[in-house]
Amino acid sequence: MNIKTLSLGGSLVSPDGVDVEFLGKFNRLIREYLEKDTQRKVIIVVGGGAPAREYQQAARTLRSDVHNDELDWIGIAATKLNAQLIKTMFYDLCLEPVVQNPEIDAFSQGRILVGAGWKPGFSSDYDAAVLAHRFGSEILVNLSNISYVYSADPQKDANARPLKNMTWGELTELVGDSWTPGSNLPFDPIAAKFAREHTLRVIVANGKNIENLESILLDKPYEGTLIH
Ligand SMILES: Nc1ncnc2c1ncn2[C@@H]1O[C@H](COP(=O)(O)OP(=O)(O)O)[C@@H](O)[C@H]1O
Ligand SMILES: O=c1ccn([C@@H]2O[C@H](COP(=O)(O)OP(=O)(O)O)[C@@H](O)[C@H]2O)c(=O)[nH]1
Repeated sequence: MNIKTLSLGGSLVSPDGVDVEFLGKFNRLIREYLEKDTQRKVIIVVGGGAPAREYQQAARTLRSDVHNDELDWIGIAATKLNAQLIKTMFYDLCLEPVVQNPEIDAFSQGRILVGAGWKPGFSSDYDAAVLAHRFGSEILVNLSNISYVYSADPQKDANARPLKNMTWGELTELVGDSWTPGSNLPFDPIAAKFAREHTLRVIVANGKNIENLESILLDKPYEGTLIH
């Protein structure tokens, strides 16, 4: 069995309303990839996107003393909504319920397993890392709206340089080692710690580049950052 795990950033599913055009392309690509070889399976863990941030921000405005765990539960609710949409899109290939606890769920039926958020303290990247480790994915593909991890946030710093290859130590220097609900980072620091401990390799790439995503799935040369 060849299982690939994708952490599908909420920024791709719901950047500002659902991106139906992107999801249509993603749907076709994953179906074509699975049709070509019956040994292939895909795990897709879905993030919260704009609804997670919008509702977390509303909670912060409504209650200045709101606790981080409460904000995280709001974010988790958004990941569940997005994940249910992805499961519905892959209804014939995804036969298990949406995974809400990556430690206890099995992947015995169907070709696609869809996961959502689990519990406070990290992002869906962490849940994807747990599933990748549990089901023996060699590589976790982290799909977001950026083509690489950069030397700084490319949306804030015009001089940010793309980094094509980095160690977990270098990533931690860049993103820190603590968790803030709703943070916008190329890879979650808590997930990075898990990935490092379990010697996972992660590719950060832009999910919108469908041809590039196909290259990654087929183990061909790709545009993106390899973290090891
Ligand atoms: N060093 C960095 N390299 C790349 N992106 C970064 C960096 N630091 C912060 N970011 C921000 O992280 C964002 C991606 O995270 P996020 O919005 O949570 O995406 P997703 O919903 O796809 O998980 C990028 O759009 C970028 O603005
Ligand atoms: O297991 C999880 C997954 C998500 N979240 C919360 O849900 C938000 C949205 O999830 P994520 O960051 O994965 O979404 P994305 O960045 O992909 O939009 C996070 O910021 C957390 O606040 C959480 O607490 N635990």
